[in-house]
Amino acid sequence: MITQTQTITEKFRPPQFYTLDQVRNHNSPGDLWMIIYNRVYDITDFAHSHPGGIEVLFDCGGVDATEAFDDVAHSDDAFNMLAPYFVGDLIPHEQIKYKKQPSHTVPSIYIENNDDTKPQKFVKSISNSKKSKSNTTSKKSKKGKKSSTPVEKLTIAILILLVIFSLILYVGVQKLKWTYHVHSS
Ligand code: HEM
Repeated sequence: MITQTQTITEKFRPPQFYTLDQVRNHNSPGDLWMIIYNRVYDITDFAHSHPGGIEVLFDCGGVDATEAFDDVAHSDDAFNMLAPYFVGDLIPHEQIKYKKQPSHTVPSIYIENNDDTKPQKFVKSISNSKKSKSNTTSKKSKKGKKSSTPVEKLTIAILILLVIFSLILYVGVQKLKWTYHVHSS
């Protein structure tokens, strides 16, 4: 898992490529890899907490699980969960040309874990996460400072005029009443 102490770096390390044969060797419960959209994931640590059960994952151990993954129409959350388990890409000449494009960003950058004995793991592209962060911020700020439409502005102006007019009318009537009262008494 990614810890707080790990730093995300924009420095790309040489990409790690695996062949289908290499991935195929990782097909046991204690060493479970799978390919999703030409990316290789070591999901050994995740398998036991998979909301869809562990069995379905064993069926895809060491193979391309893209179709199975897509068939379930996994949520965005499920795509996001893949990031920490990313270990590399399928070697280019063995990469599959999927008819369907991924519905979500797939992880593409390394996390520097300062420990060269462990495989470097990946998270979503830093540019993507920055972009999405700034997108969210700009969306939020846009939302916060949402300028009103001309119709809304007109409605507000009419309401204000109505309030002012009612006040003038009220004061006028009160004045008339007072004058009438003074004159009659
Ligand atoms: C390692 C990659 C995978 C991750 C991170 C993952 C994650 C998840 C998550 C988060 C859910 C809960 C529902 C959702 O948010 O979409 C889920 C449900 C499920 N997943 Fe996966 N999944 C993975 C791979 C697979 C694969 C390869 C299969 C193969 C069939 C599969 C089958 C299912 C099923 C059957 C459900 C239950 C759906 C339901 O009850 O509606 N998952 N998975």
